[in-house]
Amino acid sequence: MTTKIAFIGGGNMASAIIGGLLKQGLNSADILVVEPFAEARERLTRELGVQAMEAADRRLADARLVVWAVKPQTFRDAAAAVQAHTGSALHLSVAAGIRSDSIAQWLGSERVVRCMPNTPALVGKGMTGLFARAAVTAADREQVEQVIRTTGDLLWVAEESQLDAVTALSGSGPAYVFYFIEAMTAAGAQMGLSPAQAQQLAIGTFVGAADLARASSEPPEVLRQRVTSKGGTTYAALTSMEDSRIKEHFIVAMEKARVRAQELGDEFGAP
Ligand SMILES: NC(=O)c1ccc[n+]([C@@H]2O[C@H](COP(=O)([O-])OP(=O)(O)OC[C@H]3O[C@@H](n4cnc5c(N)ncnc54)[C@H](O)[C@@H]3O)[C@@H](O)[C@H]2O)c1
Ligand code: PRO
Repeated sequence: MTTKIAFIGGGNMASAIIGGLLKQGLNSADILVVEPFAEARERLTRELGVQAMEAADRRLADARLVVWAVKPQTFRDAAAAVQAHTGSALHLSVAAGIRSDSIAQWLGSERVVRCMPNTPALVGKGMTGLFARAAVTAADREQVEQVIRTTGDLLWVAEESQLDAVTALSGSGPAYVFYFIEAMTAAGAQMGLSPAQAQQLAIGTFVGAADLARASSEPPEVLRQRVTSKGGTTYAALTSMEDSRIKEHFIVAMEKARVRAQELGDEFGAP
């Protein structure tokens, strides 16, 4: 059986994308994963039914697309071990920070797309930013889009540096949302709800507000104002947040994430 898509690294992100592909009807026999850890290989085979190999070999030559789903810190070593086996494949990296110049140099190929997915891809609600090098054709982009669309929505950016902003916003973003859910749950529990009740209310509120923001033609600012009665409860909470400069602190925090993405490229990219 010809292998069509190879994954280098079989962790969280690879599993999310593989799950999406299988749901859309791709045959599990068309997916091959290189994953050095036995436990992870067993999980991939048990839960997703895909072939997982300990190290790269010539079976990878059949892959038309190679998805790089290793940590930024291990990309260079993984590339050195895999590069000789990937033939003329198109390469798609999900690694934070590692720039396409480094990837092209390590793989000896200009057909490189970088992307930044996020973990809601696990439930088909991912948001992925993508950047293509100049040598990537329209057909290559289409191939990548077909894969990423199985995990949710996508957005192309024209400048590679914008991917660091995407990483800070939607890549890391689910963690910010979970952090707010944790805070709202803790507050609700302190105010007399059970933790389970508070969590149900917090999650339901995020899902509903996000759906409303997406469906509405009004900007979030207007939707916020509609919740905020003058002298009411929301006004009391938002005034407290403004007094604590929560929004400014949030923007500073996201800038730290963007800078860290840039640093990952400097630290773990090609010299
Ligand atoms: N988790 C997220 O929210 C998220 C979101 C967007 C992008 N990313 C990016 O995705 C990449 C993978 O992240 P993850 O969360 O899936 O990490 P993970 O640790 O779950 O998966 C990485 C996998 O790579 C394997 N691996 C290690 N060395 C290898 C090698 N030499 N060859 C092949 N495989 C090797 C590990 O055993 C592990 O299973 C990272 O570069 C990260 O920046 C993660
Ligand atoms: N997780 C990765 C990190 O924290 C990249 C975005 C989400 O580095």
